[in-house]
Amino acid sequence: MDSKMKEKSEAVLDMSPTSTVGGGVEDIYGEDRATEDQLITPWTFAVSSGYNLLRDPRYNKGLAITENERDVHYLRGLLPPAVIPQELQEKRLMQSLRRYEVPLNKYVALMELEERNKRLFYKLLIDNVEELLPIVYTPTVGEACQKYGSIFKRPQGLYISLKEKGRILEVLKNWPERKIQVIVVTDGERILGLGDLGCQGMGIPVGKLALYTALGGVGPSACLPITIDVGTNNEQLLKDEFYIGLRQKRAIGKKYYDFLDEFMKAVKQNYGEKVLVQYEDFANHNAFELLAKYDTTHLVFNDDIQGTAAVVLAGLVASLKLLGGSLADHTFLFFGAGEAGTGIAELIALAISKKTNAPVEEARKNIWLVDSKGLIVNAQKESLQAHKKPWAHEHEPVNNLLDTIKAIMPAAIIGTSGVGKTFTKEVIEAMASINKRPLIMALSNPTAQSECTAEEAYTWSEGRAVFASGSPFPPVEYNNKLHIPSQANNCYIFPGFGFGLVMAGAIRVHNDMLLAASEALASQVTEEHYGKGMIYPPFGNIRKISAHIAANVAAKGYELGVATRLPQPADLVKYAESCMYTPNYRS
Ligand SMILES: NC(=O)C1=CN([C@@H]2O[C@H](COP(=O)(O)OP(=O)(O)OC[C@H]3O[C@@H](n4cnc5c(N)ncnc54)[C@H](OP(=O)(O)O)[C@@H]3O)[C@@H](O)[C@H]2O)C=CC1
Ligand SMILES: CC(=O)C(=O)O
Ligand SMILES: [Mg+2]
Repeated sequence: MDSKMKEKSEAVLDMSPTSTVGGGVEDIYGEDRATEDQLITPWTFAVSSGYNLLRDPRYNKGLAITENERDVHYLRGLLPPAVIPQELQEKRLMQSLRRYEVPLNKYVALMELEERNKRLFYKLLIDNVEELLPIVYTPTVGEACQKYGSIFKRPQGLYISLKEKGRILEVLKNWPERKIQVIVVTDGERILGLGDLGCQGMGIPVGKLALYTALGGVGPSACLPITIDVGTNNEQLLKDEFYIGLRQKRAIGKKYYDFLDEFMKAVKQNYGEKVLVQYEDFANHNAFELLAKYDTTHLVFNDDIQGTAAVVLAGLVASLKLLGGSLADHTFLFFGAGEAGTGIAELIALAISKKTNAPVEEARKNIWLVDSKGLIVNAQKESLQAHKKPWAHEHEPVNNLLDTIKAIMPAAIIGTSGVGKTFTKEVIEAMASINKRPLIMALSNPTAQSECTAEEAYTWSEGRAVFASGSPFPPVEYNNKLHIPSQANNCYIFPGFGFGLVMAGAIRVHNDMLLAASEALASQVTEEHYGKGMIYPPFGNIRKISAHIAANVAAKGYELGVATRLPQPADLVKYAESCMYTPNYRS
């Protein structure tokens, strides 16, 4: 790294605004009110040493602590005499993880490691991403959320419940890290396809932020997982004596929005204009409204609507190599018209419109959506939720998927319903009878919610399907050919996307940045991948992929004038790589 690059990289690593005497942040852009009436944080920092150092996951290195460090940090006798390097610690831990047969036990072991030794946790995750992603993320994280109350010994992340109404800023100040760059927040109402898990949804922000660090390179101390607890409508949880959240029905309407407003204001006040707030797994009756309400005043991103859109668009563009034609030549059918379905549909229409210069309304005409009542058509328009209205096309009502496929003749079916096993044998056979290479995307998570399995898609289409799913499936051998399913999951996008925003000091998210991220991802699929039927690159290269995504997003931010970190680095990919967090031990 040349000295200029190093200088910039160090600047980025210290990206957040400086603290003021009152504990707030400097008002760099003249927009926040951070310096007014700040409370003084009620804790102080102490330098860890001795016994306490071994119990501080940020500094603990276990037996990798060197002889000299044992002397200077008063650790003699507190560790067995052997000194072993991080690589050997990693080998030993991977061996012991592999001995667990139940994925949830692996999850618990990994989370315990994260609480013990953060650097080692991230080293394991980065070096073994394909093996460990299904543990810290979908599908296992879904089960972890369902059992959250009973598996956790120490709370992770920040819980902000209605009990703290009027005091959210104070609660934010209790978090031990000041320089926060990315917040992932949920209210737990739509956790994967598992529904309302209330306060136990915390597993999702924790998991997503672990990926921000491992896949995207944002430092762990700059990440803040938050669960907003406004109650739950999950009767089972309300009756469960071990439930960890507020035991009341969800707040709705003004009470809900006032609370969320207090949260959004407190975040900006405490962390400034450039902290990214990623909304995750909110129910759609709030998700669209929150995004629309705050996207002009805050740096906000809804992963389920926008991240999913960018990742699926990338897969569709890549799949054209196998299907032939352009996006505008094909008809797409969505099974599920919520956040993911309409979010993806809108970005496809935008991409087609930009490519063909046709109005976006025109581009929408080849995109059809099905909801729980059947195909969305013009006759229902008045009664539809706002996010569905643009997709009400002229057609007679059709109330089952098979008949819809026969009527619409799509090139691709994209499952975003949260309902498993809905792409039946008849559905896949119908797709295979219409298309030489039917594109089947079963995006619902976790695995039990997947609209079909990889094996079903390949077998029922006689090996012709191009298949991708939200949760991972193993390769399938059919007719002596090995088919490698792709994983179409927003985790390809959000870590690099968020890192690009942070790197450029962006203050707003723009749709063109989503298109830029999507293009960067699609460009990473090679002929070798296509040869195996893949439409996404393997996760093994995810840090390189994230650097490209971050660079494209940052470049778009500079072009749009929403990037504040000046001057713009000459080589954004190299710059991104140079800024990424690495988990190797430090002295
Ligand atoms: N792979 C990935 O990266 C991602 C995957 N997902 C997954 O997608 C799924 C949906 O998420 P999201 O869009 O946020 O959820 P939403 O609740 O916003 O949307 C679900 C949609 O599915 C429809 N639906 C429900 N049941 C049926 C049915 N039996 N037949 C047809 N349609 C049905 C609903 O209809 P109605 O509107 O009538 O209620 C609604 O339109 C989840 O499982 C989630 O895990 C989400 C984000 C990213
Ligand atoms: C992947 C994801 O964000 C979801 O299933 O909600
Ligand atoms: Mg989600």
